[in-house]
Amino acid sequence: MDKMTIKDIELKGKKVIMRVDFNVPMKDGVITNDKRIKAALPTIKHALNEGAKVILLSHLGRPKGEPKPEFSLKPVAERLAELLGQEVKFVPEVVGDEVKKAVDELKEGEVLVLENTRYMKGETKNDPELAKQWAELADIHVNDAFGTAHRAHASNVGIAQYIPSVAGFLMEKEIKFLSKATANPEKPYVVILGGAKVSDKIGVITNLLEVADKILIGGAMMFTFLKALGKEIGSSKFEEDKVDLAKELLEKANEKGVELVLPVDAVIAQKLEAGVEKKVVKIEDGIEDGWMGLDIGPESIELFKSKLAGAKTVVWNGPMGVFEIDDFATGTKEVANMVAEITDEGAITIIGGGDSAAAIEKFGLERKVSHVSTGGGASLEFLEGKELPGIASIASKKKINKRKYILAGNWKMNKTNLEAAEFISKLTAKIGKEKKFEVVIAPTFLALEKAVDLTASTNINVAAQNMHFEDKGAFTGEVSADMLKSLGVNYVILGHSERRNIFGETDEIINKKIKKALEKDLTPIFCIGEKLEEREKDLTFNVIEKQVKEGLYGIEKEDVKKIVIAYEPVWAIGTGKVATPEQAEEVHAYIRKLLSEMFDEDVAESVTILYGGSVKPENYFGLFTKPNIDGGLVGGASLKESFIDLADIMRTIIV
Ligand SMILES: Nc1ncnc2c1ncn2[C@@H]1O[C@H](COP(=O)(O)OP(=O)(O)O)[C@@H](O)[C@H]1O
Ligand SMILES: O=C(OP(=O)(O)O)[C@H](O)COP(=O)(O)O
Repeated sequence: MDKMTIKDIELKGKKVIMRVDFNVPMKDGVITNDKRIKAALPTIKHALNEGAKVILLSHLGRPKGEPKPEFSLKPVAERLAELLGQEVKFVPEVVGDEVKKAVDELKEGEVLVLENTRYMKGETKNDPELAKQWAELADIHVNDAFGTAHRAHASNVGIAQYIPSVAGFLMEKEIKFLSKATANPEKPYVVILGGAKVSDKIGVITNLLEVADKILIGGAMMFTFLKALGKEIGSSKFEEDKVDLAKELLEKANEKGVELVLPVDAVIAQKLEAGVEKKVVKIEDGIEDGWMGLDIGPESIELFKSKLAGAKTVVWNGPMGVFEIDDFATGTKEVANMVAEITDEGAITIIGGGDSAAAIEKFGLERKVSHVSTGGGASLEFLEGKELPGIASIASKKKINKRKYILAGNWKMNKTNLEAAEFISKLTAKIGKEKKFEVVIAPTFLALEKAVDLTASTNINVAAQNMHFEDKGAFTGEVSADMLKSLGVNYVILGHSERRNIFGETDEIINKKIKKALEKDLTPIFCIGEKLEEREKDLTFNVIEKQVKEGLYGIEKEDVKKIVIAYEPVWAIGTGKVATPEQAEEVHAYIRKLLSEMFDEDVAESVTILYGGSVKPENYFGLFTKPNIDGGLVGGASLKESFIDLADIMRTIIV
């Protein structure tokens, strides 16, 4: 899995806000099935054992943005305490002072449940203000709410704008198993669909026709298809407005060579009740009026079993009949047994959907299938091939790709030579052997020679903070590319906002410097970024476009690939204000798009783009996990031990 998980992060003493899906069925204030609470236990226990302070967020039902006692999470918190065997604190508030106080009082290894997130209107609207209030309670967000992953809400998605979000174990497991059915499933791949909600599931069929070898259809769903084939279905449940679609799907399956298998007989009755008269009829003989199909018949069971034999991947969503009534449960039970049998033979079998999970549980087969998903809607949307917002918002790991990842420290006018030497010794000891990314330090001109010397047998590179574009001559106070090169320096920072704004460097000057650096085989770290007033006037992209176009004017494609770009919003430099990961990613993606338009896709993909501006260990995780952010150009935090912490963060993120 390319997502960061709770295993990748240090939890000791950290405040962890964890989104779980405790949306459990309740009757008269009593939980009727605690499967979802149990499913979240491994993640909660892990965080507690590691010494985290755990704050749990969940919704329950649909209270529509206001407190309603029947949707309180209090009974859930009590059940959780029983299951964990430890005290679980509960605050009957979702945000606010009482919540803050409870969080402040929380000790390592303690757990606190907040009230139903859907008591707040902003939750389902993914309100950034609400997300921020939750984010401010914690250091890290753990998303273990797979059942909610198809919703873009404040507590699972919005919050990831402010603090890093990583997957919990349940989320990881769900993604792992469901991916087996979507990305290169082992064949033969058989899908079993049933249940009542044709309209909810029809999207999956369209998508599954692309990957599955066989689709077996039972449950009430079969009657919409049988109707489409012109069969007499009596009073069986079907969806009139989906008959045409069913016809289309039958044709499509035919074209694609996918076997769409329908039952050949059914168990019928006149009433949906236990103990009523029932009989088995062949589908080809039709079902008479007044009778309805409530289960698949014995021949269909055999047919389905034969189709399942030898399957390597099976996805099942929706029972074969009204399994809640024993008279009509045989089809579901027999198919469930067969699924268990082929699991034993090595097939990957995945059950999704609330009722299907309940059926599997009723027959005691939960542990005999590979995976019973905790998500109904979420697992279906996943199988449809959609990107779920609650998964997209979890930080991704980074793979080594064609561009370099870089951690660069711009020391500016700081550190005497002695201080520089001392600090470099620390750096070489701690991060001198870095392989996954490049480390670059940019001391003052005076310390360059020493820095090159001290880093000689390490993987740390040395950069100058500036240079002139001429080779030599009457340029008082300047240094040339050749001078830097002769010291063994191999990077040079050009066009930093302080040079642009304090020393009046123009795009034209910077362009000349970049060209000179390239000519002399020095890697330019080309800085760009908008000022606050430009951002406020919505001119960010215009400013960036001008800086990139003028800075790279007249440079050949192959040379552009060697340049490192650093996006440093001027309003975030030295101000303590940092762009949110989303703001930074948006600009980085824009720069890459610009490069592909100016040059080509290969150039866009090859150029390393760093983010700079109040980068610190606290905010770096969120920034560096963004796909277009290839590292940092760090100011203040590069002068201290925090630079080593930044390297540690990069090491955990790059796989
Ligand atoms: N032939 C049928 N006629 C009416 N209802 C059916 C029939 N077969 C199955 N059902 C009902 O379908 C319901 C489950 O449907 P659905 O919600 O689509 O499944 P899931 O929750 O697994 O996604 C069950 O309550 C079951 O009783
Ligand atoms: O129970 C859930 O969905 P599911 O019944 O489709 O698995 C989730 O908790 C999401 O709840 P929602 O459908 O009210 O957004």
